[in-house]
Amino acid sequence: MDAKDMGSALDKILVTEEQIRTRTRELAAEIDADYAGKDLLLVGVLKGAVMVMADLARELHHPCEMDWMAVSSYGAGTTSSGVVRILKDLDTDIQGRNVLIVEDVIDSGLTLSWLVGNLKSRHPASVEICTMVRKPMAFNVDLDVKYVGFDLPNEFIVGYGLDYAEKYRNLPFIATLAPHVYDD
Ligand SMILES: O=P(O)(O)OC[C@H]1O[C@H](OP(=O)(O)OP(=O)(O)O)[C@H](O)[C@@H]1O
Ligand code: HPA
Repeated sequence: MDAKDMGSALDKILVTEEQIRTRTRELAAEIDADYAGKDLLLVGVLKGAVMVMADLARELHHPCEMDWMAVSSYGAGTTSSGVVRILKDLDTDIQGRNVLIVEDVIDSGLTLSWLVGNLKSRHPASVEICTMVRKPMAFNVDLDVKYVGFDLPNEFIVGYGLDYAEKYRNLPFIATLAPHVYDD
């Protein structure tokens, strides 16, 4: 899907497909170096992280395993409820493992704060975070994010896994939506 197919739904493209590809390679190189000689389990947070996980994992040279969690803190709208529920738990026992959480966006930081606490209670060797996008509110919570693709302003974004009411996830870039979309 490209910008033309979206008609007037999009406002601005904030991160292009090429920028995502380049940054993903850079992050993968950092992760390869940091985990050299170590076990690595990537934990993707469904659904948004599917694109990041697929592209990041293919850029890694380091052998890794992948598992998935689904948690929910957003309803159909654009604000976090702050109440996190596990919709699908890990299949893997993470005790003693080096866990790298893979996310599409950290916005309020509430989801990841909760998730890091939850995973740490399972006694992994380490828990780190890789997110393609971080927004400014994430600095208000005590969250150490080791790998960040892009720091973006506080605007609601779609594409590259990110949805509005389950749409726009398959855009290969990250964009804002035209204001009328929220009224439709
Ligand atoms: O930092 P926060 O404000 O907590 O927001 C971040 C969370 O919101 C998104 O998931 P969402 O609940 O929209 O589910 P989805 O991945 O299925 O779209 C995103 O994937 C993060 O998990
Ligand atoms: O900006 C966003 N877009 C889509 N999903 C989200 N979940 C948290 N922030 C966002």
